[in-house]
Parts: sequence; structure tokens; C-alpha cells
Amino acid sequence: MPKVLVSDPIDQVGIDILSQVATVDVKTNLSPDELIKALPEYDAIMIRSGTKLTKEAIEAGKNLKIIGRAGVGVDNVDVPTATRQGIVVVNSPEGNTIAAAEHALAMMLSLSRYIPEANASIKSGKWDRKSFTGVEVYKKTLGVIGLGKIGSHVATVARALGMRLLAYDPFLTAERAEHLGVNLVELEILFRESDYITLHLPKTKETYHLINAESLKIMKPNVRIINCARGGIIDEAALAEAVKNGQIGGAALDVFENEPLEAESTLRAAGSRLILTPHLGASTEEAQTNVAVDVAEQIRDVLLGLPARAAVNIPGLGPDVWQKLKPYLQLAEMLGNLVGQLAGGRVDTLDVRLQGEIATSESQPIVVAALKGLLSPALRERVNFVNASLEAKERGIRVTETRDATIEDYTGSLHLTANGTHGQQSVTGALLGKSELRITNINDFPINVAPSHYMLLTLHRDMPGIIGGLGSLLGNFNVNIASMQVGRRMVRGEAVMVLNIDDPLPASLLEEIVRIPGVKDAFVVNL
Ligand SMILES: NC(=O)c1ccc[n+]([C@@H]2O[C@H](COP(=O)([O-])OP(=O)(O)OC[C@H]3O[C@@H](n4cnc5c(N)ncnc54)[C@H](O)[C@@H]3O)[C@@H](O)[C@H]2O)c1
Ligand SMILES: O=C(O)CC[C@@H](O)C(=O)O
Repeated sequence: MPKVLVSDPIDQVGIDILSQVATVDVKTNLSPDELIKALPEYDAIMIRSGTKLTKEAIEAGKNLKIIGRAGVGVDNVDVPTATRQGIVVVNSPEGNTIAAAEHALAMMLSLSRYIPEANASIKSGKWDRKSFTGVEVYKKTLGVIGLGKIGSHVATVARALGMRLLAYDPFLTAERAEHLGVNLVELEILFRESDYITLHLPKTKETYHLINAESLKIMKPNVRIINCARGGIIDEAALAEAVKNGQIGGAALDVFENEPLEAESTLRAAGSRLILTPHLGASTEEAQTNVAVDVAEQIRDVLLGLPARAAVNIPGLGPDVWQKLKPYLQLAEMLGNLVGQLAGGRVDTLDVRLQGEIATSESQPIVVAALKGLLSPALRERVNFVNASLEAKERGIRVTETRDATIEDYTGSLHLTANGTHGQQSVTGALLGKSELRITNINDFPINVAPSHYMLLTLHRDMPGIIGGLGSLLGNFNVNIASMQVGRRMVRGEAVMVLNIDDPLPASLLEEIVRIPGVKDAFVVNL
């Protein structure tokens, strides 16, 4: 049984799903050192935002196949290191959208109606109604920065509350903004005109300290700022200062540059107009069930050898697409492996041509499968669907992809061309029926061979005696021939022969094979 470590509190429903296929250990609050010590024995880890999977931790996870983040943001995971190590990283892109959006809206209304302060006041024994006269959000302007899944839901609800909506999102189409009834504007206009500003964008190099002392200066004096996205998008020191000295109307933060928030953080001392919650955006029963199911199912599937539907470092495949592509992925991997072995050294370029019915399909997984096949003779089990593209890029292999729906010899076929140290090699393969793989062409010689684990290929002149000579030579070495195919373009011209053999061929035998008169070259192919 594979082993899964759950290192943050996860809904029981997720643990139950994982337990169908794995031994599950729940160990929360591990220190970084304890985590590094524990990781080598696990095949998968499931986390929320509490666990930091650093480079060191991921490298310690020698057996990790998958990292599951029960939530959206993967900024607590060193994804490039995971990719390099061939570990798939999955998340739950939508499981907590509503929860996070509602938390932002709750923050906006709490800021407007002094709910935390009034609650604290009454519980301290007072009956003070004068200090807590709020403001309405109706007809006020809400500036949404980042109009993705959460931002869109916030905008939709805010519109129903009668708010005017501005948004800044450089990646959003005007049509989508119009559909949401939102006015897309430049960031500076949003800063200047909003009564409320809510953040729903990722933390990146570009968005770090997007709200800072300078931008705070151009905002309305009563602006209220809400951050339920990521810490670091706001300069916390500048914000604390602006709230404390009354430069802005208030702010509400659910996320922090360092989490957990330090006990001595200036934010804790910025006064009651700064509302703080400890990263609770996703903390609803519904969201926790959603993300736990979403991610546990993906971990289960990957451990069973199936694809993940929401992988952040490989193309995710839905079940329908996976069913359709699966035989083509096997075909691409087999052809990649074959063309790589024929190339016999460095490959500089690889072209993957999708033909027939497959020409209109999603191509990225097929290209990745071809690269995995191409690199596997050199990298063995180190290369997988996660790191194949990266490994190819690092080796300087330029990959192109072409499509030709008009080629219809087979329902769908793939043609791979590799250029490298030993010139150009090309292979074509197709599906027979729904799933049987066939090699249909090698270097422009038409053939029809079912691939097998061990194969021998010869380039020779089409003349009597070759087949006999080769047969007796293999017989002398006790190598059993399962089947044999010759492909030629003209009688007594150049030809290719493919033998499916039952036993591995000793490399030394190749030298004897090329000594057979008429044989120009010979390759052992192990698929
Ligand atoms: N507080 C929580 O518990 C909690 C819960 C869920 C998500 N989140 C965070 O909320 C944020 C939004 O999540 P989502 O699911 O809506 O993501 P999303 O990917 O659907 O939306 C993000 C949006 O931000 C936009 N964007 C990217 N760079 C931008 C920039 N420089 N300026 C303006 N917009 C930019 C993108 O175009 C996209 O539309 C993420 O940071 C996520 O980690 C927090
Ligand atoms: O795990 C959590 O509770 C936070 C999740 C949230 O920040 C996310 O990015 O999905």
C-alpha cells in the first residue's frame, strides 16, 4: 500500500477517500525538521496553507509522486522543485471560491458597521450606540483587484447590494467585465475612486506591495481595504500606519506576509479600525469538504496511475479527454522512445505531427508523452509526465507541433521527426481499432509492426540472404524471433527490417549483424 502523509487539518471525508488506496498518517504541526525527516517514507502528501513545502523538504521526499494542496494557492509549495523532481502538484481551484468571496464580503460589511468593535464593547458591559454609526455600502464604489473566480463572485454579490463596481485585472477581457457589470479601469483610477477596495489576485513579483505608502496616499480618505487573497500584496507597515493615523477609513486582513502572524506585529496594535482574521477565508464546512474531496480524489487517482484533473505543473485531463487520449499518449510515448533510440545521441529538435482524428485534439499531453518517451532511454524512471518538458528544455531540445487532419490512412496517427547528432530520424505510428498500437513507418519505409518490449531494426539492401543470415545468427545466440516485417520502397532497393524478439539482444551481437553482407546498420530498441 502506498503511504500518504496528511500534515494539516483536513476534513475526514478526504482521509476516507485516501484510505481506499493508501495507508494514511495524519501528523499536523510538524516542525520543518520533523517534516523533512518524515517525508522520505511517503508517496503523497496532502496539505493546506499551514505546511511549507520548501525545496529542501521536497528533495527529502524521495518517494513523493504527488503533492495535494487542499485549497487554491500553491505559494507554500516550491512548485519548480516539485516539477524538477517529477512530482505532480494538484490543488482545488474552485472548492473554496464561495467561502473566500463570502469572507471578503463579511469583512466589507464588518468594516462598514463596526461589528467587531460593537461586539467587543457590549461584551465589556457597555451599551454604547453612539460610537458605532456605520455607513451603507449601497451606491458606494467597490474596486475589485483581480476579477477571477473569487473576485467575480464578490462583484456579483456586491452588484446585488447596489454597489458601483470598478475592477482592475490586466488579463481580463472587456466582454467578461461587461458580463459581470463591472467597469474595467486602470489601477490608479480604481485607487482614486473606490470607497472599498478588495483584493482577489495572486501574490507574484508584480503584485508584491501593490498597495503601499504611495498608493495609499492617492486613495479616498475613507477608503476601506480588504485583503482575503495573499499577504504581501499590501505593505503591512504602510497599511498599519495609514489606519492608525486615520489616513484611511479602515482595513480588514485575512492573510499576512508571514503566517502565523508574529505576536509582536504592528498590525495587532493598529487599533480597532483594522480587522484581522487568521486566514479563515476557506474555513467553512462546505469549502473544507469540497477541497478535501477534490484533492483526495486526485491523490487517489494518481496513486492508481490515473491522471490528475487539476494539476498545476502538468496539463490536467478530465475523464472524457483522458479516455480519448490514453491510447494516443501510449502511442506518443512509444514513438518518442523509438525515435530517440534511432537518433542514438543528442536530439536538437523534435516535431510531433498529429494526424487524422487526433489533429483536432488537445496536443500538449501528447507532446509531453512523446518527450517522456524520447528522454526515457537516457533518464529512465527519472523522467515522467511532470518533468519531461522541463528536462527537454534544459537539454535545449526545440519542440514543434504540427497538425494534419487530412491524413486519414488510419483514424488517427502520430508522426515524430527528430534531428540530432546522427541526422534526421522519423517514425509514424497509429492505432488499430481503439487501442492497439502500430508502428507504420520508419524513416519513410512503410511497415506495420506491433511494438514489443525487445525489437531489432536493420537498415539493409533488399536482396536474398539477409533474412536467412540474420535468422541463423540470432538462433546461434538463442534469441527467439516472435515476428518479422520488411519495409521497402522499391524491389532490391533500400529496406528496413523490424524483428520482434522475445529475449534481450546482447549489444555485441550488433557488430556481427552489421557484418552480414547487405546490412548497413542495426539498432536494438527496448520499449
Ligand atoms: N483567504 C483564503 O483563505 C483564500 C481562499 C481561496 C483563495 N485565496 C486567494 O485568493 C486569490 C484569488 O483566488 P481565485 O481563486 O479567484 O484565483 P483566480 O486565478 O480565479 O483569479 C485571480 C485573478 O487575478 C488576476 N490577476 C493576476 N495578476 C494580476 C495583477 N497583477 N493585477 C490584477 N489582477 C491580476 C488574474 O487575471 C485572475 O483573474 C488567490 O491569491 C488565492 O490564493 C485565499
Ligand atoms: O488552507 C486554507 O485554509 C487556506 C486556503 C486558501 O488560502 C487557498 O489558497 O485556497
